[in-house]
Amino acid sequence: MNLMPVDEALARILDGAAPDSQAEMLPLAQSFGRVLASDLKALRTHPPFAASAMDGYAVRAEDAQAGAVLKLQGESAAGHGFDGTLSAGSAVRIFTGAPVPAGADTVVIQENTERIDGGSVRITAAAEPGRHIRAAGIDFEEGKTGLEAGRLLDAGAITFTAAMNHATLPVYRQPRIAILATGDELRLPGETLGPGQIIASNTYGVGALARGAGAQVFDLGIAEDRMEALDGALDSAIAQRADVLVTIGGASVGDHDLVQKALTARGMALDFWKIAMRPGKPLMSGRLGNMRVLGLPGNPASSLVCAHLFLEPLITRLAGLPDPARVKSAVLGRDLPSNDLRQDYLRGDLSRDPSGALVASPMPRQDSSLMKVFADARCLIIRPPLAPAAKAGEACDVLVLRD
Ligand SMILES: Nc1nc2c(c(=O)[nH]1)N[C@H]1C(S)=C(S)[C@@H](COP(=O)(O)OP(=O)(O)OC[C@H]3O[C@@H](n4cnc5c(N)ncnc54)[C@H](O)[C@@H]3O)O[C@H]1N2
Ligand code: MOO
Repeated sequence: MNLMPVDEALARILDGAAPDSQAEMLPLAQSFGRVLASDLKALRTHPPFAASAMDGYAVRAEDAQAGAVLKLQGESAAGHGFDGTLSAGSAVRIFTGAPVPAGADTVVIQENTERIDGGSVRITAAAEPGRHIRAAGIDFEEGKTGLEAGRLLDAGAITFTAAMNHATLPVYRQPRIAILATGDELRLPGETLGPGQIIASNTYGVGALARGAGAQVFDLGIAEDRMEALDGALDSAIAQRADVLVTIGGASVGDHDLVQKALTARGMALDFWKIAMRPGKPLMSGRLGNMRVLGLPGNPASSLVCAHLFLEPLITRLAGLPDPARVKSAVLGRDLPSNDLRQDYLRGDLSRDPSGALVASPMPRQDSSLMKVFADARCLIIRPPLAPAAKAGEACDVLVLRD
């Protein structure tokens, strides 16, 4: 059978994926983790005045020679500037962030001064012009673009946005991801299990990954392996206006694997099904109206590997973020046999050798049902199709899960 290569499957899944052009306005305090939808111009200049960078004395540099005694003329504090003009032979007491008074062109830090009773100060070390003064506008200027569309609103960007005096800001709508677990054997965590039943664990990992990538997640619960149950769940996905419906399980060729059948009965245009990848062979992709559908295999490692490889980049694109560079170079910690036609993603441990190079050691057991192995893994070791046998120490590519 001719299976689709992983790269082609990814390109097809990402085809046309872009953020919704309709931005939403959000209060600044709620914007963390969101993505700016248009360029933001500064609504003010900062600093708005020449400001002192230190606590000390604002003086004229020509007066600030070591040993000079200057008369104290007043005080400039943050929020309460000195109104007058500094006179020759004088000093104004100044604090960090306060406006530098007119007439002053340098600040002597207080460690380089001695207070003299009667309202004077002695300079103990000379100060050159401009020292410890932040000129007006050195940070940013009113009317100039401060942040560009597509910027992730992290702590630095949010601080800057606030300083530019924006109380609300345009952000891209978060991608809406609906997750549906399928299978008669599945129960929710915390439930008492009957014979043959297991926990629907994959929803939680896939959901966490989707949230981490910037999505809003809707858990559609568990649908039994019946056409009516699956059909009802599709109604819920449509009602939630999901951008992407992620189904878990029922993707293979068994008699109870009905997900694709239920979707095509509702009009899904199948793009592809089955790829040259392990784990994750029965991955399915299609469109139901405007909704993208990503059918993940039920085995937990298959679900998670596919979510890392395909869902995460899809969400990143829909969220308006640049594609992350996720693959790193490492060396193998163990010998590996030659590979077959499927690109392999081996769960592996990560360490560093004495030279600091990353060492990726495949876990001894790679069955796609193993959740503890996945939780213990720190990376996925990528083995291209038909890779020849490899020795420990040879180079390999890894997708880092946790460092
Ligand atoms: N004759 C063939 N059989 C299988 C093939 C094949 O090519 N020919 N492919 C195998 C591969 S590879 C995979 S992967 C699985 C995928 O099967 P499904 O996507 O149909 O998944 P299920 O049969 O529904 O479940 C597989 C396994 O995973 C458990 N499961 C399902 N959903 C969840 C969930 N939400 N949380 C935790 N565990 C879940 C389920 O109980 C099964 O044990 O097919 C192979 N078979
Ligand atoms: O591809 Mo399956 O996902 O090998 O277990």
